[in-house]
Amino acid sequence: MLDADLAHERDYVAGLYARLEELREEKRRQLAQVRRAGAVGTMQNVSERDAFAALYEDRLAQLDAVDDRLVFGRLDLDSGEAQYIGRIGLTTEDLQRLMVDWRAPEAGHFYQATAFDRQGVRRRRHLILQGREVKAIEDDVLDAGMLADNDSLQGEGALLAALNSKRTGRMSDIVSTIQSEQDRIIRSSISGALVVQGGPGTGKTAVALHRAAYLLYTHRDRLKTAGVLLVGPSSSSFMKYIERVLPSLGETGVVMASVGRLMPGIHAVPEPDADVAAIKGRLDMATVVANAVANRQRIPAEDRILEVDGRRLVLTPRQVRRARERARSTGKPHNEARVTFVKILLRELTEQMTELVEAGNIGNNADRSYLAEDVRSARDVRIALNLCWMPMTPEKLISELFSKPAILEFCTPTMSPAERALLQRPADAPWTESDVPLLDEAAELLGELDPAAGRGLAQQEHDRARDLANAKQTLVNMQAAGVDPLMSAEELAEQNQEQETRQTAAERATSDRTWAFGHIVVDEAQELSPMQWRLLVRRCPLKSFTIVGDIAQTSSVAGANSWQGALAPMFGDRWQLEELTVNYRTPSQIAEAAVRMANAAGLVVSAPKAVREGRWSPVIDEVDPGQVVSRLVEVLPEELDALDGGLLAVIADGHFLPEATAALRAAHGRRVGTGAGSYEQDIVVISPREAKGLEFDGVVVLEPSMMLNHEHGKVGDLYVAMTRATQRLRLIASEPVPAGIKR
Ligand SMILES: Nc1ncnc2c1ncn2[C@@H]1O[C@H](COP(=O)(O)OP(=O)(O)OP(=O)(O)O)[C@@H](O)[C@H]1O
Repeated sequence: MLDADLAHERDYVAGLYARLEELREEKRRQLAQVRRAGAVGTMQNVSERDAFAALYEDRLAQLDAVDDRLVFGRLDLDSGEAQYIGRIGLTTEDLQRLMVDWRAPEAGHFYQATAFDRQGVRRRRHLILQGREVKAIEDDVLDAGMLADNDSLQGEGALLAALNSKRTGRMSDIVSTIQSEQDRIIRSSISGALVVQGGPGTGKTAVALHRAAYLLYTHRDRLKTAGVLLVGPSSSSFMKYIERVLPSLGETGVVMASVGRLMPGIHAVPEPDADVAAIKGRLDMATVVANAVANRQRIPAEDRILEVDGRRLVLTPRQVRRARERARSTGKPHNEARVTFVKILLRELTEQMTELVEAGNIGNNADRSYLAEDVRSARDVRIALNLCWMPMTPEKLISELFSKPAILEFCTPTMSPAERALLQRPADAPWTESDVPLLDEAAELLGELDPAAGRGLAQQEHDRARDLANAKQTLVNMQAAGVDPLMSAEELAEQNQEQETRQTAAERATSDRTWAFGHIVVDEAQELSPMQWRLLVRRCPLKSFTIVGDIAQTSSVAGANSWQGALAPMFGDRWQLEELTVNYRTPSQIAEAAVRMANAAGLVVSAPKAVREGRWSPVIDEVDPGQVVSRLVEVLPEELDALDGGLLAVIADGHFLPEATAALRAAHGRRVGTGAGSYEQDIVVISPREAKGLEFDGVVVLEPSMMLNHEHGKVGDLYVAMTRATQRLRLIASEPVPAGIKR
């Protein structure tokens, strides 16, 4: 590397930061100006000021988020042009391009060009920055004849440096070292369902997050109004682990939710019983919920006498049956069809009432319209109609389904008594993750409790038009107040709408069950049950999905054994499979031991090629029964030493978690955390289930055979635990070490 080249790049990069600083300054100035101007004036002025302030604050936050390693690449093209690639696009004030956004089509060459397919690129240069400073540059010369072998791994030095760096407990972006097989997936078409299968550490999560950012950039028009939903596994550790990646790519508009949070207002806990989860995840639960709804549309066994103002009306089973048929034929959900049901019967009862009144007052033609109100408000009538067609909330329907044995039996004619016994529970039991799709199914079949409360499309359109008009008026007002907003009326209207929609997408994801997202990214998708898939497809009727996962890592009993099996009910054969084949996380010695173990236990795994060899082979401690935790405490200093400040996870079955946590806390105090821990904690004690998707510099697995035992988990649990390590793996066993781990 030439010093002159490095000096040149440092100069250029300093220029990029100077421009970033200028843009920030501009936003700060606009923000200050808006705040000053808004201090006086009407209520409307004040809320306009707030809208502007929020807009500028948001932009400022975006510019701040891309500060670290703003630029990472340069392409020298056949045309002689040098193109810098970074987290966002930057131009000079007079619109000369300084840096291309990594998601722009022309930046694709940075990730895809090879010596065999140069795509007009003569040289690809990686700029390795620490903070704002260029520490090194690394070149791939792609000119024919200058590079003999096919560099399927690009920027190897930069990649290895990234892979060997210490873990922080939070995932970071891979934007500077995306590999070509990953890039192809990130940039593939938005339409349809794309399944990304890959073994542990192949970058599935990383690819899913970068794809969300790419789609938002490329299809901003479509996605800014509809939004993108990112669904992750239930553990909060995982969401915490990935939460910084998208902001560092300049995206704040993605709604992130775990599967337990997909029903507004419900904060579900994990399902404690795997057998219950398996039943509730089955597709036939949709019929069970439909039966529960139908069960609320009842026909009385015999005539009912209803007293209204001292007169006796008769409600017959035949009348109710006919009204029910007509209400059902509207095709509306239960609560909405109830309006038709009630209307028909009230009319018939009112006719009866009128006849009775008239029979007693022959020849008297007085106005009888008050009778309809008398019938409607009569206590007997209200009770009778409710008994026949009870208005329902999803919560009440599902809660009664599982807490009232008679209802459960009626709704589950094909289930065995043992299955029913598993489903039964008290009415006040907390909602679990496997209830969420059932509640959603119920909400779909029940509809709005108060049909008038639903905001129709027409109303939403009206609101949007009104907001646009307001945005224009805002600009006029700002100018009149002496503030120069530095943007045109059109831009402002557009920006305000964008701001509004972004918030709305996020807000509505938690408050409106019927919100239809433009795209859904699902991580750890192998864990989803058929009922959870059903819910997700309802959230994106266009079926535009990115689905990432590893079938071999399934630990939920309700989860999938094959992509075909999991997806066929919802997507038919309209999905496309891509595979990631290189393991970027786990050193080869550890990855190979994990694969040998899985194969010996009869688990078919996709065994990706490990990109690097580690310093250590797995260390195995065989101890006497009862000595597992004491050995852990004993060897921990050695592990911490080897990792030299890195992050260490102790992965153990639930049985060992409390004991291991207590023993480690006694020795290492507040350095010991549970779950994903916090930034100050470099030792975490965690179950294999929670560890899914996460990674650590070092991993100690306690009693591996226990994770193989089906009572405690599937083979996948031990496979997941062993493949979390980026540097070092140790296993402490008092029972026989599962076959395959030792060579
Ligand atoms: N192109 C890349 N450049 C740098 N690091 C990468 C690249 N691809 C993946 N990685 C790193 O490899 C590790 C594993 O990635 P990730 O967690 O996305 O894998 P995964 O396939 O989701 O794994 P698992 O299924 O085991 O949870 C992460 O630290 C990620 O940053």
